[in-house]
Amino acid sequence: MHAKKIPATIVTGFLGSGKTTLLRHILSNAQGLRIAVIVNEFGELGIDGDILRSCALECAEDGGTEQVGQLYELANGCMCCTVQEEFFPVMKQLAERRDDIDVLLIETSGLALPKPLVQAFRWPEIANVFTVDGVVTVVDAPATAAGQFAADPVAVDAQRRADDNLDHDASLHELFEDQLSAADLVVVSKVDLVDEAALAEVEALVRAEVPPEVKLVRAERGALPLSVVLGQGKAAEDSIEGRHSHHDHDEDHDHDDFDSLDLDLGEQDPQRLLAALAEVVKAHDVLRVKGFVAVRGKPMRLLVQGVGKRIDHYFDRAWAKDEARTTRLVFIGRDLDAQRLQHALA
Ligand SMILES: Nc1nc2c(ncn2[C@@H]2O[C@H](COP(=O)(O)OP(=O)(O)OP(=O)(O)O)[C@@H](O)[C@H]2O)c(=O)[nH]1
Repeated sequence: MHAKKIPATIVTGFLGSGKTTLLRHILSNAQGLRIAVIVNEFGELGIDGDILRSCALECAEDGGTEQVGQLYELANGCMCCTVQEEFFPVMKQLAERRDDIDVLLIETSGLALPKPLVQAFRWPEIANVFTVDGVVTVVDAPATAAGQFAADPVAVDAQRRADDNLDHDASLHELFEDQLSAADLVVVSKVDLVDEAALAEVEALVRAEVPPEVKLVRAERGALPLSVVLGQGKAAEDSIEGRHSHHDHDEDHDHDDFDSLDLDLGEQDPQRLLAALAEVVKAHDVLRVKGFVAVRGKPMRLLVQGVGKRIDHYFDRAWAKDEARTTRLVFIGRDLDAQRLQHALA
């Protein structure tokens, strides 16, 4: 007989807002908790899974978790639309391993609506084993301050819009509202990239979307105490129904506006590739780019992370012996033309 249900924390938030970074922080500070992880990506390449797996290997040695065997990736789609086909079978597998799991962490894709996922926890097979401890919504402070999710684009400061080369439309605003409508905790991320005035503006925007009992916390690189993120004890599946959401009457969540493109670019000169990428994200409606670069003559692989116009890169680890040394990048955006992108980066 199992007395206690396993608490599940659902981490949601727009593309590139900092969900994986938050998960990494939790896994690195797991204090012996056995954490199972489900990651879902809109794109075809399982990059987050790879990052978290590397993290788990590093972390296991110094107080982190050893959940390498308990990482489930649902790539190529959006979990909220494939609850039955994708999410449910994984949950059944996890239920069978319930004695090995203390906590379940779920990272949704950046385009997901969290509500259908929370509702799935009412299905008896899941409800017997798991409960939703809380929904954590990560809000990208610089993108929000720059007006990416503004209801009224005209109201967004014109200079900021030009600086950030941001796109504004109703669908991004709706997604922002929907992801916040499910929140039990809001993490305002990347606070190192904005000043206090912008941060206060972002918090006011968030406050307008969430009830007063929902806590807002600020984070840099996901560095939050475990006790803030986990153990909320909300049983969120019981309360989600009453919450306002734009999709309440329209659970058909349409991703047709967004494309995901996976490019294989062989070995690369990193300076040239990064320069070309900077041009590409300016000239195309790219919301997110990420992937690994095989640098000619280097044993380490270069990790590239782009959010809007901002592109970060660093060497994360050596290529493994059995890995194909090639550059693979996934682009998420709108009206993406594979040929044009490939040509621009060739
Ligand atoms: N400067 C700064 N960068 C951050 C912070 N948090 C995350 N980032 C960077 O933002 C980029 C996106 O972060 P991720 O954690 O991968 O975002 P995500 O929400 O998991 O992205 P998707 O899964 O693609 O939706 C990465 O380059 C991170 O290193 C932060 O607090 N400060």
